[in-house]
Amino acid sequence: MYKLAPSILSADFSKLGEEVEEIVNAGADYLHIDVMDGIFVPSISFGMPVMKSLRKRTDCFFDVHLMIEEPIRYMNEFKEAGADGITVHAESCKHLNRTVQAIKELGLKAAVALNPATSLSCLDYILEDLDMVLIMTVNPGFGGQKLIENTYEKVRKLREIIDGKGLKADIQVDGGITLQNVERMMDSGANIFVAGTSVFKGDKQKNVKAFKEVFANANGGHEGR
Ligand SMILES: O=C(CO)[C@H](O)[C@H](O)COP(=O)(O)O
Ligand SMILES: [Fe+2]
Repeated sequence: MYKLAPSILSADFSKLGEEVEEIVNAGADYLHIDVMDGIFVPSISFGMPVMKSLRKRTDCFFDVHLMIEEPIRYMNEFKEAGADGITVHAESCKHLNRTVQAIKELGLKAAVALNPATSLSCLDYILEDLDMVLIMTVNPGFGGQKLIENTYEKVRKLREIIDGKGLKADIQVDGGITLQNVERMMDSGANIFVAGTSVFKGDKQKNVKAFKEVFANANGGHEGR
């Protein structure tokens, strides 16, 4: 099934609660929550207190993308703040297996993200344990960037690997996803689409519905876990 995960990084933080309710009511499947520490990525975004406040406004799936060094230090805190799924970067974990197991032990969905220049071979000894792989289609750190062309091929290769092994892991793409390129990414094998700018710029409800219509008009999509 294809899913839309609007990234709240592009929301108006002065009225975050209302904006979140608006996109959830319009049909957003996940809320994509980008946490940045200013070390792993240049920018600093927000953390647990913001998530806790939002948790009071919606029961939508919290898809938490951690762009922080050694995220294993904060797994319990993110669960308590309302995370349903946690994505950690392969590049930010000294002990990736331990970190993924810590997420799973908390009963949360576990995902690993790869930066654009990180090889798929980093997944060799962890893929079987994952609910989702996040392929970064821009360099992490900021919203509003242009999708990097060679990521279509990367997604295609990953889809072949996942299907070839008979696994059910979802493939999420994040960065520069628009109504113009989403179908090509669907054809490449991705099934969960993060969209920040292309949801929050302009009419949010209309944008969410437009993505959902593209999904509904496509046949099937990956079944997912
Ligand atoms: O992880 C991210 C940045 O590191 C964001 O999720 C991503 O950039 C979404 O924003 P946009 O759709 O505007 O590119
Ligand atoms: Fe993200």
